[in-house]
Amino acid sequence: MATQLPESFTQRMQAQLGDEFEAFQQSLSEAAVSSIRVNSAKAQKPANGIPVPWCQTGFYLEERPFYTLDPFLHAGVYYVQEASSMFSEQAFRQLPDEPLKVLDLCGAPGGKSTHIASLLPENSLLVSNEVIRSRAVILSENLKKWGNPNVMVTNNDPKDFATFEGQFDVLVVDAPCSGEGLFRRDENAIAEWSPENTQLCAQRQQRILADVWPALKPGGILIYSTCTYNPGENEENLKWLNEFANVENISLPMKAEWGVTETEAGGLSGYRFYPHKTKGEGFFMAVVRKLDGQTTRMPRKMKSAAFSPASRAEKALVEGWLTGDNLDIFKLNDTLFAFPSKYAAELTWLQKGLRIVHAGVKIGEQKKKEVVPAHELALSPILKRGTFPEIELTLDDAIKFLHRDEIRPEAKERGWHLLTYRNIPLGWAKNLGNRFNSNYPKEWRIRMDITEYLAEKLEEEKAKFPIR
Ligand SMILES: C[S@@+](CC[C@H](N)C(=O)[O-])C[C@H]1O[C@@H](n2cnc3c(N)ncnc32)[C@H](O)[C@@H]1O
Repeated sequence: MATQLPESFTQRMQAQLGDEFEAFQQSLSEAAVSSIRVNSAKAQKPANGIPVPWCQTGFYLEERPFYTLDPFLHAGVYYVQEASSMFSEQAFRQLPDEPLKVLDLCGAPGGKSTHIASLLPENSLLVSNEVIRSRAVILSENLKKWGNPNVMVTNNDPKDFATFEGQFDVLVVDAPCSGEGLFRRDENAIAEWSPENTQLCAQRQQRILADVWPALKPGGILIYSTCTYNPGENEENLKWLNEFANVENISLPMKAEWGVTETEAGGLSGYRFYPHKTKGEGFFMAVVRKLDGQTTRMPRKMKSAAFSPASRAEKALVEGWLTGDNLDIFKLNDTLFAFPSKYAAELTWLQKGLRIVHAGVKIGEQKKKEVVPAHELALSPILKRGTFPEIELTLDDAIKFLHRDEIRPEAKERGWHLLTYRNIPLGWAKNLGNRFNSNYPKEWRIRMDITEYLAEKLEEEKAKFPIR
């Protein structure tokens, strides 16, 4: 970090940290740590990763790989996530092992949501929301890559959830904040910082919490987090929450060697991550239980939804494509998608009040008597392997495919093939005999010029990929 820290930030941190300030300042001049979280439905641990102690699937990497050139990143095998923010796992580990309905309110780009999707007990539902439309699209892409069918992405303002009173067992608010914890990796965060802005952030966080609060069920859990050190956006907001609502503290088990700083405000515990004490960036988290409130009953009878259960004939078109119980097939226009049967009524209800970006896993698009398999099906563990012929690609061909260049792998059969790299699905291509047609989404393709990397240089990069 070369940029000068703002004077009033430095003064506040000196007052906040006392003797520790020098070590803190020193840590800001060190390089940020690289870390990933592995998708346990697709892979195990990385070759040289050092475990992140508070997250079973989190690993620090010794050097930062050229992620864009790693097919596994595009296949949702891992997510590049800052280590401190993986701490939300500790809150989920306190919850009973029973189905949960979770709302991740400030979801994009999807670090917490992909993590939650992996942590949820069976038969749970995750609604991942993002208010900014362009960011909701990125959130949806990352969750599609992660592959869980029990997830839906919405693009709504927090107050839009107030109608669904008492519907969620867990509410995650990873709030937009002044970003002081990002100063080490993002110089823009320093440029945009001002004391006035931290106050505006604190007010906005209170508004967000107040607007969405009715959606949390009495007895439900709020996980509140920011990536800032500023007490106004952290402990002061906990105090405000304690006055605004009837809540009870939930403290998390802690190990001294993690270096997490525990704080307290109005009887509520907070957990702070400072880079001079914990291996990661700045972060704050608190967990509380809501003690009272209302729950609206889901209407028994609802007018028909935009989607409908697939007919027997439509289901027959994708017979044998899916694995996993508890999923139903639905149809929206010409699209077939899989979604948990258990939450079909919720989906009908939620779509009446919310803008749904995607729900479940798209199976494919019906074209006359055929269904063209959807890209997200290739990336989801619900795809039954062996249904389609598979072609294992070399690293060069995998990268060309992800760049949407033409590839000509060997294939005996015509029709749709599942393309894999090291047995991990990357997408689909149709063998027409003299060429392959790819249906890799244009907007997801690798955009950089890859020519200089093909062959030798790519092999060199491969040595640094986290999962080999
Ligand atoms: C800290 S980021 C979330 C990061 C995300 N949870 C993750 O782990 O990848 C905060 C998000 O809140 C969104 N946001 C901004 N203003 C908001 C508002 N008024 N209400 C709700 N969300 C807002 C931002 O667009 C941003 O995506």
